[in-house]
Amino acid sequence: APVVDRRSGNYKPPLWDFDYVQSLNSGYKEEKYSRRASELKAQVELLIEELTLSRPAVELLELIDNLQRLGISCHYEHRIKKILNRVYEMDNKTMNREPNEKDLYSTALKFRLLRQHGFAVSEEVFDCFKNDEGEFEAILTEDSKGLLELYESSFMLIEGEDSLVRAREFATISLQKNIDQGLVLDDELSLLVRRALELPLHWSIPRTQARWFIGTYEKRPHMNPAILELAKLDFNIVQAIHQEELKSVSRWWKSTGFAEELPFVRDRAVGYYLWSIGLIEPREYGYQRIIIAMLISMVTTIDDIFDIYGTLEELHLFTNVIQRWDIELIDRLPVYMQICFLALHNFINEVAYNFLKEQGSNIIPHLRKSFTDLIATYMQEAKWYHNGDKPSLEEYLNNGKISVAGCLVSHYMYFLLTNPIKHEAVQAMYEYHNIIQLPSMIARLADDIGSGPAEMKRGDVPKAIQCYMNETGPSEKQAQKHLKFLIHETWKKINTEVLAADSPFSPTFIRCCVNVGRMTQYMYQHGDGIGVHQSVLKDGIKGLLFEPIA
Ligand SMILES: CC1(C)[C@@H]2CC[C@@]1(C)[C@@H](OP(=O)([O-])OP(=O)([O-])[O-])C2
Ligand SMILES: [Mg+2]
Ligand SMILES: [Mg+2]
Ligand SMILES: [Mg+2]
Ligand SMILES: [Mg+2]
Repeated sequence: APVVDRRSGNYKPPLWDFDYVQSLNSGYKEEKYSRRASELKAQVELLIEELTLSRPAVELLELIDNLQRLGISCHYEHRIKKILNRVYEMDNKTMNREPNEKDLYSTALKFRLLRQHGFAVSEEVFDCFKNDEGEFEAILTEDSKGLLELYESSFMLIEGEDSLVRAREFATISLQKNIDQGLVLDDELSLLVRRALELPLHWSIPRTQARWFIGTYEKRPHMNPAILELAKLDFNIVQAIHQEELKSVSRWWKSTGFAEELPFVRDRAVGYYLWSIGLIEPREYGYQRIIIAMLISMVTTIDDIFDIYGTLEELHLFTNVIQRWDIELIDRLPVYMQICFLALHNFINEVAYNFLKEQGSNIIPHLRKSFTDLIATYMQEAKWYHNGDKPSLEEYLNNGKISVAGCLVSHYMYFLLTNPIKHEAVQAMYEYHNIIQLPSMIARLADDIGSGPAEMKRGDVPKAIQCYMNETGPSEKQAQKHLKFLIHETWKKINTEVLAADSPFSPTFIRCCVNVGRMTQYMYQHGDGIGVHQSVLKDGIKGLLFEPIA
């Protein structure tokens, strides 16, 4: 047979192997910890009750913000809604009166929390902080605490809110300057500002923030001991739940034998499961997280077949068999593709089987369609690569927002999280409804910024950076800046979509879709966290999955 040049991803072995994962055994699985957590939950409930009756609104808002940052607000959703409702009603009554204290911090904190919870608050609440020319008053540049809240709030913007675009620019520049000139004297505030400038709250996955914030909260002079103990305990109890799910995924990944049969793919069971933690947050959805981690394992393996190993000839064969979905055709594939196709077939049948038992209908056609659509975009990229074509940025991104697999993951999350499913929602999904495709566009943009350099080195289709440079000139810096601009623009559309009233999807599912963008930005904020540079996420993963908080 002719010698075929196969590329390599130069992927190192996994940082945590099968035996290490199977050895995980958190003490926090024990009943006594859940009992203690229940006691603390009740104590904190009383504390919130007392504060609600006696303290000013800004302290209540701070408490809500702290509970959210500590990762324990899920226990108090009902109470939080009631408090925000009251704050919203009060605001409406006093709205026409000049706000007695023009306090940027409390105004922005209120705006952010109300909008985050779906209340209709206007960007005009910030007008009282502007001068006659409509610019934010210069004096504000000294108020880093207020600026940080203004900065975080500005990421909640929807289309048309130019005042919030200005607010983000003004706050970003002022905060960066204050940090550079050492003007932010409070240690905690300085840390909060640095993290926010890297990744704002609205773009972050709460769980990845909680571990860090618990450590920060502990150092606060007036922190509440019951809240702190609950936050630590709850984090560790959820970590123990996640470890059991990870062990299932790791056993399944080993059973596929992909790492042996397809040695060129990313052997990253921990990384694949990590996605699920960011995508599906409610702790009770363990089965769903395991399936999504298996799904991402399949997607990544097929992605490496298309990007690295398969010849164009073989990729055409594979695409044809996937489109026909006929198991009889398997013999025309090279063995490594037979392994992958049969594993995919088994996986889809397992998901469809569980769905059939639960909802009594057959979704195999949908589960297949997600993959035939995905693989058509993989095939397009392979053709561009092998023919040396240079697609325009727009052409590349229209294909790439699907090929990054965010839409496919959302498709599967819908079937896993929705009971009963609705025909109109399924139809909207496969027409690539905004809530399905916009977070996937974020994923593509973040993925190309993060994994693009290594992909270009080993050989891959021209990524967004290269497509932009082919069109507008040689500066990689300029290209990165443009992609970051596109990320901001796409988030504005996502925020608008989330607030749209007539969605065929549930709020829980919508949040999981938006997390597709958040999780990719987390994975790639320091380069390719799942591929060649595992170490950039190493400490983050250890803190999330392996090391309980002391
Ligand atoms: C889950 C994912 C974000 C998606 C599939 C595997 C990924 C880790 C990433 O892998 P990558 O090779 O960077 O995808 P692409 O650039 O070839 O589309 C794209
Ligand atoms: Mg790839
Ligand atoms: Mg690819
Ligand atoms: Mg990539
Ligand atoms: Mg990548």
